[in-house]
Amino acid sequence: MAARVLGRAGRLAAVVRSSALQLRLHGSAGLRFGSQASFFPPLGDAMLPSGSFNNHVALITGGGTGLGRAMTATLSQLGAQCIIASRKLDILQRTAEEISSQTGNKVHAVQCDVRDPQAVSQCVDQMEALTGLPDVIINNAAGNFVCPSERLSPNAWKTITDIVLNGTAFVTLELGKRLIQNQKGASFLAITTIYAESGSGFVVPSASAKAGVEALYKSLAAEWGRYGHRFNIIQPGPIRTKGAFSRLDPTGAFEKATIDRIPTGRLGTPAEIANLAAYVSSNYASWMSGAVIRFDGGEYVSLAGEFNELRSVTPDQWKILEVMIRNTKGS
Ligand SMILES: CCCCC/C=C\C=C\C(=O)SCCNC(=O)CCNC(=O)[C@H](O)C(C)(C)COP(=O)(O)OP(=O)(O)OC[C@H]1O[C@@H](n2cnc3c(N)ncnc32)[C@H](O)[C@@H]1OP(=O)(O)O
Ligand SMILES: NC(=O)C1=CN([C@@H]2O[C@H](COP(=O)(O)OP(=O)(O)OC[C@H]3O[C@@H](n4cnc5c(N)ncnc54)[C@H](OP(=O)(O)O)[C@@H]3O)[C@@H](O)[C@H]2O)C=CC1
Repeated sequence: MAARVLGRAGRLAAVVRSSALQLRLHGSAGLRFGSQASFFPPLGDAMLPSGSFNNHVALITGGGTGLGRAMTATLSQLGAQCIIASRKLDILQRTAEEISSQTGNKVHAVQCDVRDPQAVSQCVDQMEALTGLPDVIINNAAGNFVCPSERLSPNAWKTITDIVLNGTAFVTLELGKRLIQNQKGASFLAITTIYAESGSGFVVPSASAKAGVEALYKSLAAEWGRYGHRFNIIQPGPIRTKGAFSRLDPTGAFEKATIDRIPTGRLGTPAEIANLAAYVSSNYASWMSGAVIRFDGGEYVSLAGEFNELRSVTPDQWKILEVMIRNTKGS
């Protein structure tokens, strides 16, 4: 009994410790917990041995904010020289300075709209001049908003699919070609979503484009292994970021319902996905290619199972149900 109480206190202390660490390095917003969350405390410190990315160069698109920022912080902490690229140079520069001053490793900010293949090519030119070609590429940039499909204009459709599918393809093809020419292998990682697999109403351009990204990465995993390239995919479940939640849960109503259906009782944290992305991009995962990793606290299976709502049936109600079912014997 005493051991159980001490175990629980230890887990809670770990939650508090790791939340404090995340606030320092990743600046994540306050976490909300459901009743089950104490079983699944998020850890905030880097999982891989220090120096795992020494002499590695990593490009992270959308690395100035949210999950991309967290991935950059972790890779930089582990020794990588990082390049972060997106449209807003001021935000990129601020993030680069903050992370670099904490880790002591250089983070470069490069402006790039991934929808424009010429801008992508110039970004890679800039990168080659700054650091040489990368060892790690994380295609994380995205655009999204909830909207009934009948309200979508052609340009709304084009905007999301251009950022997500074409942007990922332009970055991947530009770097892939140059790496092949230079006979240098690399790890490519794409960040998609759990609904890339199931589809989802109200985010149809995003669902379609993310499914396309998954097809692109699985295809290239098969085709470009011979050039030393690995291609993997992480499908995150909900992780609070300003970019995602302001566009997908503008009133905040969605969050509680989401937490209630996640078996681990909480949202994910940026530091957790950063650890997974670092592992997948590292040499520890050199045998991993073509993998699709769902990272969602169990939300996908919770949404999928026809009878999962029976979680709300009480033990007393089960006694009654069992009698009713047993009474069917012989009928
Ligand atoms: C809460 C649960 C969380 C679970 C999360 C699961 C998955 C998450 C996936 C994600 O991808 S989250 C990442 C979200 N982050 C971002 O979206 C950041 C970047 N986003 C943006 O910059 C903008 O939101 C935008 C619209 C994607 C692109 O900006 P910009 O290029 O400036 O486009 P415009 O503002 O010019 O708009 C283009 C086009 O789209 C129409 N439009 C814009 N917003 C809406 C809306 N809310 N509803 C309907 N239509 C919209 C806009 O009117 C333009 O079309 P026109 O025909 O009028 O030209
Ligand atoms: N947070 C979550 O719950 C989930 C997130 N995801 C995925 O995780 C990734 C990160 O999302 P998150 O951190 O939450 O959201 P953010 O909005 O913080 O990140 C999106 C990033 O994409 C960049 N971006 C957008 N458009 C372009 C463009 N045209 N060219 C270059 N960069 C662009 C933005 O920078 P800028 O504005 O400077 O261009 C921004 O840094 C995305 O792929 C998203 O789909 C998936 C499932 C769940």
